[in-house]
Amino acid sequence: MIIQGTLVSSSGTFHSQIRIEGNQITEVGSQLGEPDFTFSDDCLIFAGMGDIHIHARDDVGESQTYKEDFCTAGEAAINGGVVHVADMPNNPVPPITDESYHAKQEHLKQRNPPIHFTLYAGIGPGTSPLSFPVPYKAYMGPSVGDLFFKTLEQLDETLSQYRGCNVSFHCEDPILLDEHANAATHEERRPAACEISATRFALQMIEKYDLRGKLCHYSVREGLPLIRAARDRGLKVTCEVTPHHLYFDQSDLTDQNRGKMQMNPPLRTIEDRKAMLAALREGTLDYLATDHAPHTLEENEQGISGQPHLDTYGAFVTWLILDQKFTPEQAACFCSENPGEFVNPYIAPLKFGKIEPGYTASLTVLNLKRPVTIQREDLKTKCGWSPFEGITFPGSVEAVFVEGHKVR
Ligand SMILES: NC(=O)N[C@@H](CC(=O)O)C(=O)O
Repeated sequence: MIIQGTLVSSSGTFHSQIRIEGNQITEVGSQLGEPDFTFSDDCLIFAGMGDIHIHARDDVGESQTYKEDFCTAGEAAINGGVVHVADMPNNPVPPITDESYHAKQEHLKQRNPPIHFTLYAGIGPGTSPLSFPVPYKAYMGPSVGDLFFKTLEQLDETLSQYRGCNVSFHCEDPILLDEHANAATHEERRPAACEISATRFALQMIEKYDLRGKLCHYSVREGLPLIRAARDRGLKVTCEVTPHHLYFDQSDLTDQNRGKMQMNPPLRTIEDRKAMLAALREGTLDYLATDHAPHTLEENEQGISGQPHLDTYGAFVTWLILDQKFTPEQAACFCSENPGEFVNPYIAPLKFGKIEPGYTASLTVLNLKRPVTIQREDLKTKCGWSPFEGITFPGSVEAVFVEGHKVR
């Protein structure tokens, strides 16, 4: 198969052709032959985009599959131009041992979703590392599910077992969360101070145990200098940012939308939101990762936290490029290359992130001239709603190739 159009990588944008054989890219060049698919100058072809923070709600117990499952999450991902995802471990049956991780993996295989899922293993009080390499997730304090730490001392003690591992942190300090538990609003119950304190602690842990660290869904501006300073000291730490923390802030909250707009960490101030956009632009934040956290609308109204975001990933990226003036090259970095680099050590023979020979033939094609208004009936997520309903993004997903096949 030969695909022709405008290719984007972190180092530049150029008109070219891609040859695909089986599920691999085998050649990139200007005159490979008669193209099977040609994309106009309105479109940009990216290496398949990856969302490395999602909650597919599927495990061997299947007690939450009324919200989502591996297949519906995979369909929502394709709808949003996402070709691979990494799934979080806060399941009712959490993957925290070799056995429970293998069981979740086997369950995933049985489901046979339309894209690749990388599974995180959970770290909880007293757990120890699996006998094979996986990315880990540690919830510093309570969020959704039972996998979390009650004190930071307990986390420190547990992490001493995980020296050198790849650990992603949900940064909210459990003691400070406790202290604010009786405040009036969700934002006040989980203030910026919780995330800043947890950031300091996560960075200490990354240094102490020589971890490859990642800070999840980053949202507070005061934490950014801490992250930059840690990197300057040589710590291996990367950072995610979500669409909701880049697009919404506390000024968007109304009495009517509070349920839909509740997530952990919560929406912050407009200054925080602008600082996240700036930090993503300059590279302090490394991944656009959605924290796709589907619950039914009724559950959100009752006060559970989390928003669904997979269906709208690609359209949101066109907002960053056209409205917020990010360069396509920057988007290639935080949507394709960096997510690929994060999962590649665990997923051989697949290899995501670049349009180069030897990489998996998964591509995301965005049309920058065809706006889309997000409508409930176009969503594939099982929970059936989006915080972006009614919002028009300036571009949309034109086509998606997954492992050598055009799937959209
Ligand atoms: N972010 C959220 O608000 N919710 C997540 C849990 C989490 O990642 O904290 C969920 O699983 O629903």
